[in-house]
Order: sequence, then C-alpha cells, then structure tokens
Amino acid sequence: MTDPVPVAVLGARGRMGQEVCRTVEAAQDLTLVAAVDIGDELSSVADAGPLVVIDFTHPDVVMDNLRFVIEHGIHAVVGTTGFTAQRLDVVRGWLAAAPDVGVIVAPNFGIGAILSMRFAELAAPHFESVEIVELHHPDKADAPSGTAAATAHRIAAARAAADSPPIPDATTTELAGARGADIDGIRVHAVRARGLVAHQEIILGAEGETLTIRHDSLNRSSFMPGVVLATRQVAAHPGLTVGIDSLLGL
Ligand SMILES: NC(=O)C1=CN([C@@H]2O[C@H](COP(=O)(O)OP(=O)(O)OC[C@H]3O[C@@H](n4cnc5c(N)ncnc54)[C@H](O)[C@@H]3O)[C@@H](O)[C@H]2O)C=CC1
Ligand SMILES: O=C(O)C1=N[C@H](C(=O)O)C[C@H](O)C1
Repeated sequence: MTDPVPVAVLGARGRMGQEVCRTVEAAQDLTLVAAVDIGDELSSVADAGPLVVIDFTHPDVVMDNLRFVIEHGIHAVVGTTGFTAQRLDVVRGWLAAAPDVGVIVAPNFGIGAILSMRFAELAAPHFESVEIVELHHPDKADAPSGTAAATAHRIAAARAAADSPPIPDATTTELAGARGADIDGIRVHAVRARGLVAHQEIILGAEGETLTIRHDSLNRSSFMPGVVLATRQVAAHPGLTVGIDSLLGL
C-alpha cells in the first residue's frame, strides 16, 4: 500500500475548511498535516511538508497564498473565488517558473453544479433570452458568486460561437441594480438569505417556452467528492487547470 498523500488546508476554521479537514481525515489515501487559518504563519505550511495545499480562504488573500505555495513547489487545489482572467494569467506566470507544480482552481466543486454549467452552455444558443439567479447564505463575501460569473462567461462564449443575436431587453428606465450585474452581456442576480447554502438558476426563454436549470447545494458535503478528486489528481496535472470538468471527462 502507498503512503497517504500529505495535505494542508488553508482556511481550516472556515465553513468549507472545517468540512475539508473532516473529509481529508476520513480519506484513507490522504493525511492532514497542517490546518492553517488567519493568524497562523504560512511558513508552518511549508514546514509540515504537504504534497497538496487546499485553499478555501478569501478572495483578498488567495493570491498571496497561491504564490507562496507555488514558490515552495507544492501543488494546490483552490476553491476560493475571485479569480478573474487577469488573476489566472498571473498564476500561469508563477507556474512558468515551477513547471512541475499543478494548480486546480474551480469556482465550484459540486458535481451537480458543474453539470448545470455544462447544460446551460449547451442550451444557451437555442434560446433568445438567458439570465442567471444565484442564491446564497448571507455570510458570503463576494457577489455575484464565482459560479455565477463562470456560468455567465461560458454562456456568453457559447452564444458568441453560435452567432446568437443580442438578448432582448426593452428596459430604458431602471433603478440602479434592478436588472442585476452585466457579465459579458448576461444578467446575473444575487440573492442573500439566511437558511440558504448555495443555489443557482439559469432561466432560458424562447417564444412560448422557458427552461430553468436549477442546482441546489443543500450542505457543504456536496463539494467534497470534487475536492477529493482534484486533490488526488492535481500532482498528475502540472500547470493550471481551471474547473474540474476535464477530470470528470466533460
Ligand atoms: N469552489 C467551491 O466549490 C466552493 C467555494 N467556496 C469559496 O470558498 C471561500 C471560502 O468560503 P467559506 O468557507 O464559506 O468562508 P469562511 O469565511 O467560512 O472561511 C474562510 C476562512 O479563511 C480564513 N482566512 C482568511 N484569511 C486567511 C489567510 N490569510 N490564511 C488562512 N486562512 C485565512 C478565515 O479566517 C476563515 O476561517 C469563498 O471564496 C467561497 O466563495 C465556498 C464553497 C464551495
Ligand atoms: O461562498 C459559498 O458558499 C460558495 N461559493 C462558491 C461560489 O462563489 O460560486 C461556490 C458555491 O456557490 C458556494
């Protein structure tokens, strides 16, 4: 039997971090060697000798964490949101100097959420209208969610590739924000309410019909199979991988 993969978790006291620590401890082929949160020195991560770091922290700190991890030759699985195209390019730059290191950044590790993004991408060119509504717990720092932003980018790319016409919208008078955020021409609406975890609807409309693609993460265990899959595979995927679609054969 091979030795378990040593794993460090950043953001270990957070909602996701606690769930990830429990999951790593329960997996026979993984072992938790460091559980780090705000106030702990990043050097303690390197000292613990992980093969893989899992980051669920905050958009404001994740880039510093990632630079440290890559510079120390450690693979990274990153669930923290806030990754723009520019940020991803910066990560690619760091990885150019560390060609053996693998980094997987995914805005959502839930298998159903990943499939729903794929379904939306497939459906979007076939409908005149499409809007996204994401719904989350009120303790979430970022709006819209990373998942909603990624979904909007993918829908917009699919529509552009299919030469879809602009989405109809006769609004000429608007209270600021009433039509949501505009991401690549796709309207995204963010709801925050106690009791919710993580949910998303993609509403597609055509003459005489609508299609709603809805995904619900009812608790944070929904993200764990994807996190574990990425943790097991990241060392075999040097460079930057965005999303885990390719690991799932999508
Ligand atoms: N990719 C995915 O599937 C998912 C991604 N997320 C994302 O994960 C991130 C964290 O979400 P939650 O766990 O709900 O937030 P949270 O606020 O409960 O946890 C974040 C933790 O990070 C810690 N932290 C902050 N700065 C740090 C630093 N410099 N070093 C180490 N720890 C630090 C905080 O003290 C806190 O304990 C968010 O960006 C969220 O959008 C959340 C759920 C699923
Ligand atoms: O903060 C959360 O909770 C979540 N964040 C991710 C996002 O912003 O897309 C993933 C999921 O929606 C839960």
